Amino acid sequence: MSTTLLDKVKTIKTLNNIAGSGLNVFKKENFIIDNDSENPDAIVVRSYNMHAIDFGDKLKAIARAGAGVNNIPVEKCTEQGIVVFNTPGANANAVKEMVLTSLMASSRNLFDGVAWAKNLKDEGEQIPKLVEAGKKQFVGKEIKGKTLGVIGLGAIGALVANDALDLDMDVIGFDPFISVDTAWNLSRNVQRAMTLEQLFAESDYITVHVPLTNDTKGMFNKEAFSIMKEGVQILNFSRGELVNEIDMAVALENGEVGRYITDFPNENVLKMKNIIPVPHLGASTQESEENCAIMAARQVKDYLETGNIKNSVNFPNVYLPYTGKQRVAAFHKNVPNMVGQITMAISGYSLNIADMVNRSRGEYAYTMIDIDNEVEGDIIPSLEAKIREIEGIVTTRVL
Ligand SMILES: NC(=O)c1ccc[n+]([C@@H]2O[C@H](COP(=O)([O-])OP(=O)(O)OC[C@H]3O[C@@H](n4cnc5c(N)ncnc54)[C@H](O)[C@@H]3O)[C@@H](O)[C@H]2O)c1
Ligand SMILES: O=C(O)[C@H](O)COP(=O)(O)O
Repeated sequence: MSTTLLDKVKTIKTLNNIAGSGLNVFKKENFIIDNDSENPDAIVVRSYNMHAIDFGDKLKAIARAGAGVNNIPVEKCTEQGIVVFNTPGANANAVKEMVLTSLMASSRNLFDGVAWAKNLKDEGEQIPKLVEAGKKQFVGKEIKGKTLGVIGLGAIGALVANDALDLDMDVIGFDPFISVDTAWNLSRNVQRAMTLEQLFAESDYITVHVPLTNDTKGMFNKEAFSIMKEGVQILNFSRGELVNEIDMAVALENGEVGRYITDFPNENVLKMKNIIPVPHLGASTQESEENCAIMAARQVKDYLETGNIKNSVNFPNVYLPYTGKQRVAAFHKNVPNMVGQITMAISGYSLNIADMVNRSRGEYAYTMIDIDNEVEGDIIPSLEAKIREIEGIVTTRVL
């Protein structure tokens, strides 16, 4: 077998604490984990903010061990031919459990009550009496029969909606882009809100499970609060920037919003009244961290070794069974005759094509071509260079 990129050891860098079971996916003979590397082949990351960092020229993939990719400059990655992966659903159960825990604990004033009880520690024998006298300040509300509005019915939102029904809540959901898979898994007892305004107006509790995008940024603002029921409780385990902080502070102050439970505390949030700040714990369970790390690592390993792409947020998902023969993988502009030009370059080396796949996503496309005959090692750099000369090619590899 000729010398190929497969023979070269790939460097993986992690930018957050990634579960060991995930890193074990990278077998020692083919990969090294080097967190000091300035030029890794791939990066595995959680919430680390990557917007300001420089990428080395070898970087081929970034895997977000988790859902939200707003910490990654996805557009820049696409322009540079770097695949960005995430791990859909891998931490959804952890977040669902945290949302329902917080919903019930908040509704029963549990956080305040527990903090108050802890403060009685120096009161000696008086404690039981003080407890009985003081408990009236923490009288809560049961969630049974109340309406929960769920915005975003993806991996997390659908789980929350279904389980809230089992807790005897009425559930109303809003998601104009709901996937077919999620729709199949969603209980038919979840009512469909036709507009966001309808959900705002009908809910006693609102939980949001959408990605942070230009469209969703600031969706909780003074117009939204003015439609909601007085004293509504809002849970935000998605991203802090979905909420306009100035408007939220006012709404909490004047009682329009009764409580704001958020996984994203910051300086402004912590100064607000009736706030329940959670230190970004939504996905922080051993199970979820392992699920995410293993899924992220497998996707990166598969891409580096075979060119196949699963769960990318910027490249098309592409699969061609890997036979171990030489494979050309090219990421290019989605314009006419790219495949024709790539195959022409390959045939210029008297190589025969065995199989191929081409998938597009918006302005870009990804092509993989398997070659029937063995390619001499010294031809590979020249073939890669020839393909790179084609106008519209962003990156190419011969695997
Ligand atoms: N707190 C945490 O630790 C934690 C953990 C995981 C995810 N998250 C956050 O939660 C978000 C959702 O995660 P997920 O795994 O459910 O993602 P997902 O992609 O499975 O679901 C997101 C859903 O939002 C819907 N959506 C998009 N824009 C919308 C809009 N404008 N209005 C209504 N619905 C809209 C989509 O159609 C999709 O169904 C992530 O993007 C991330 O920001 C936080
Ligand atoms: O988007 C996500 O998956 C969550 O916000 C989890 O973030 P974490 O991996 O930093 O806990």
